[in-house]
Amino acid sequence: MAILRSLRRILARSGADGRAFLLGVGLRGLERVCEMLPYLLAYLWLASLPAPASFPLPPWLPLPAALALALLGVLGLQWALAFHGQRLCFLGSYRIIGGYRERLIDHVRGMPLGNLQRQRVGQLADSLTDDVRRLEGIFTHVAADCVAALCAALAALALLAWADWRLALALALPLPLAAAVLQAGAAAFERAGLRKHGRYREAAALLVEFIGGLPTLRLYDRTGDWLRRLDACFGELRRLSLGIEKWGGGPVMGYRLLVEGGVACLLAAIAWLGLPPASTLAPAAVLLALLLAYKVVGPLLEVAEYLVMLRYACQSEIKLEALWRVRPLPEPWLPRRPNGHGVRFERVSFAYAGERVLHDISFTVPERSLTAIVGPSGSGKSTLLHLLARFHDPDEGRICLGGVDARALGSAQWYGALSMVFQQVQLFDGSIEDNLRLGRAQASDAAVWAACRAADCEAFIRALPEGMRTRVGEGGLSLSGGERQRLSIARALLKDAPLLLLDEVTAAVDPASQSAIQRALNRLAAERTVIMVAHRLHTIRHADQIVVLRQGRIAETGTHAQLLRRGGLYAELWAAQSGPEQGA
Ligand SMILES: Nc1ncnc2c1ncn2[C@@H]1O[C@H](COP(=O)(O)OP(=O)(O)OP(=O)(O)O)[C@@H](O)[C@H]1O
Repeated sequence: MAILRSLRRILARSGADGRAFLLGVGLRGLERVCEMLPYLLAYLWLASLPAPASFPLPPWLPLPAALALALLGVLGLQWALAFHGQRLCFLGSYRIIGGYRERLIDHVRGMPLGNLQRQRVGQLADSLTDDVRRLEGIFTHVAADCVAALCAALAALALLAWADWRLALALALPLPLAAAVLQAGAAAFERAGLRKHGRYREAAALLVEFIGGLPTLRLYDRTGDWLRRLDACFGELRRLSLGIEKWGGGPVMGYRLLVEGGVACLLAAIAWLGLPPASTLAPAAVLLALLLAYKVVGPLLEVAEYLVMLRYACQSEIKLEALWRVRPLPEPWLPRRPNGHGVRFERVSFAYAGERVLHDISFTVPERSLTAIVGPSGSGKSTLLHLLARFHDPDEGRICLGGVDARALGSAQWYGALSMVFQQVQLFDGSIEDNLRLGRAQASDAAVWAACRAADCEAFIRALPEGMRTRVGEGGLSLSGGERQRLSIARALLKDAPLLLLDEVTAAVDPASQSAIQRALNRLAAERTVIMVAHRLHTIRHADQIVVLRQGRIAETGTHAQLLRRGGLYAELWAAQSGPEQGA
């Protein structure tokens, strides 16, 4: 059954010991079973009244005071079981969900960065918060309540069967059909629920993008279009929600009617078996049956409600399971050490979802040299850089640092050797200093300022009212594009890694910032192995090597002068950028 499968997976993923939780569930079940004890006592007492000799009652039971005491004892026992059961369920479930959440975040941390990039931030945040919270609900309440309710119903039925099996049979007659009806809607409910969740996540992500992009949308007067998109998305969500109610609510209604139909069967059986003159029913059994009918039907109706809740929660589990199934980057048992910091691509091929975008790429970047990757739009430049940053691993071939395959170095060593400055600068909502120290937390203040000077950002930081302590705002939004970019260069300088990846870092800033950034980059590039993607070819004229890509393949390699002499794709791109009069 899907629910049990989900529960088992959560337990296994959490790595926690589920025994406390299971014991808690057991105690909660016992507590509900104890609800039947007063009925048992009352039945024994009532049954003993007309013919005491025919019933082997304990001598103390007919005494009303002893009976009251026994009832008090039952209440006390119930209270103790409920208290400890609930406590263990809470403790156990927080352990399980705590472990699950911790491991999931760890897993997401180890996921290939390319996968993380593909997930919309809103969707991922929704999974890590709302979906996990729904799982928490299963363990803290729903699962234990569901099992306890089932125990209560079964105990009541067993007690009735002990008093008169024919009446128990009558009450239970429609139950198999009721269970089948409930189960029948489950698969359709699951499918409709997954569709709804998918749409919900899209709507959430769309909303996050809408809010984030509001300034641009307003500027271009496109908010109306987006509102219509959002409207359509939420309209679809409403439609799917109604579908869920149909698949969730319809079978549950049928189940309720059938379970309650058991009472009608019971009354019919009492009427039939109790017909004079050959009545075979004991009055105490009839009374017990009438009292217990509610104790069977009530909890079984509760069970249906809990099952619906469990199914909703399990859909969250299924979504999270998809996240779990993303394979993390493989880590070597014993990481090898690189022999220098030269880089080599050896017959590297890569595909996005089966669509190959890089074919058989091989080239060498000697240590402390600058290699530029150029080519027309869509030729695979960023993908190549992303493979270097291990956003993904190549499908074929290998990328080596200092003669060692990236996979054999392990991600800690690989990222330790790497600094990246991308066009999209990522700053966090902390102070400027916090953001710089991401590069090297232990750096001295003098080293931080030296990095800022080298990255041409000392002046603007000193001019800020709170200097280094100034908060940059979410995503660094309180700074200009050029300032953000220079901060990211200072961060890379502070890290002082031997291999540097640059992706079009001057593309999005004004000419004054461009020359400041270029100066900072030149300082950063000295003494390092640098691989950079460039659109504007005049920024890479002095590169030691230029690799030209066309449709995911290397079209040509060489220096600026060699490539111009060859008159191939690079010469065409250069001519297009320089204008006909400067082409050669
Ligand atoms: N995450 C992705 N999923 C699927 N396809 C992708 C993804 N990223 C890039 N592509 C495709 O891979 C090909 C190479 O893209 P890439 O961004 O590497 O080229 P590029 O040379 O950097 O382009 P540009 O100069 O326009 O930035 C393109 O066809 C692109 O559509």
